[in-house]
Amino acid sequence: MSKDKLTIIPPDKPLTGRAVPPGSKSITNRALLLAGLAKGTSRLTGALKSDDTRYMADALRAMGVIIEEPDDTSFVVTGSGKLLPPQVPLFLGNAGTATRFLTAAAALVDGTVVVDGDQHMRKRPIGPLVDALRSLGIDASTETGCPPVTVKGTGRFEASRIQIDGGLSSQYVSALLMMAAGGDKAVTIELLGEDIGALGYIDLTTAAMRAFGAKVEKTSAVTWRVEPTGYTAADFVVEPDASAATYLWAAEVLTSGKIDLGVANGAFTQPDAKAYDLIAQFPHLPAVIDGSQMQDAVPTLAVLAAFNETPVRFVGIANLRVKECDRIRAVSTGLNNIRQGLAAEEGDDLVVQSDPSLVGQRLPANIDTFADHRIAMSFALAGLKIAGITILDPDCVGKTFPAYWRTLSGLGVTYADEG
Ligand SMILES: O=C(O)C1=C[C@@H](OP(=O)(O)O)[C@@H](O)[C@H](O)C1
Ligand SMILES: C=C(OP(=O)(O)O)C(=O)O
Repeated sequence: MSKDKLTIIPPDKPLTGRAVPPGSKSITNRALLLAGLAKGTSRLTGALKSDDTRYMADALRAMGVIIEEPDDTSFVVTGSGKLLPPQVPLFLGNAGTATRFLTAAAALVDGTVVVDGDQHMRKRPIGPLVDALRSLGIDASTETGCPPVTVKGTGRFEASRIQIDGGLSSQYVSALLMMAAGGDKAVTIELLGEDIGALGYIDLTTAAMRAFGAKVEKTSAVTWRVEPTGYTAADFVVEPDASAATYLWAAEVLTSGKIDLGVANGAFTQPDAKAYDLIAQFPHLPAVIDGSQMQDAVPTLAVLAAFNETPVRFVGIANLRVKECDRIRAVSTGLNNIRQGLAAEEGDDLVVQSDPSLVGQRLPANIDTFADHRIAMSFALAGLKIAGITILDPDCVGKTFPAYWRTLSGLGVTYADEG
């Protein structure tokens, strides 16, 4: 689309039609890595093609994996069973999954791997994961606690227990689990510290590992045991992205429309699918929503909450501050930009003051997306009901949902000021 900004014209009728979300980012990036670690050819279908998955695929290519893309939703991945040291640093943009997963996988490479990202990624913490690698005797370092990370591996590691604090990101745990199957002996991975948010992402990881031949078992509430099986090439179907689905579910309830996502809400295995039951309660959302198990859906729910009949407090969302941007700050800034007093940060809680009378008003506001796809996509929802909502840097949706604006137009949304 390549526009600086996009103003949404509120549709004068309910949004209707078919809009299938793209493949899951989380599952695509797990499957790409596991296929890349396997020996042989794997076929991934229903996959996401977006910035985040392109970074992962290109990084694997730089480490000797052959990846073909026969169509818009498939990857054919041929691995040798070993990742090779890349000639240059791996640049992973702001893709948290690619960055964290490849940092751990780099420990299986015989040679040096530098994992780097853009200016946003360089502010996202990775220290606990680097410390966990170091505790295994792997030469891993970061100067700032954030990327770039340098890993000088020997191609193998021997450990029977890895401890990791997943408080800041569950991706550290997923990264170590996926790496662990490439070790020399069975490994137990143990969670330290407070409960991690979105445990459902760990289930996605272990499911993907099993699909590629790994033997992994949850042995207690905080431990997993991974056998040293390595991975086997597989044909793998990626399910649609549940976080992407939240925008469509919210657009449906906000406009009293009927959107066919082509997938039943109960069919998703991703954590954000839990948001469906909340969205379905609109305009009677609960007074308190614990976002810890559906973190990426929080911006969607928060913008929806602005049109709810009663205020909503979001709790359990502290680590939204270390996502693509500080999402607690970005959402409250955007809502207050639409109408002062619409949102407040209370510690790490976000309180949204509902105001159903916003519907039908003209309240011109430039929404700063902070280069964060979820801020762009969730504030587009406000533009369905309020005239004058302009999304800055709308192309940032390319991180996970490049067809987002086209998908909304297919449902009847139009835009102005596409300058
Ligand atoms: O494992 C994953 O695929 C993800 C885990 C979550 O991140 P954190 O574990 O960093 O909270 C989520 O926000 C992210 O979009 C995807
Ligand atoms: C937090 C997100 O992404 P990641 O951590 O994978 O960059 C997201 O997609 O909302």
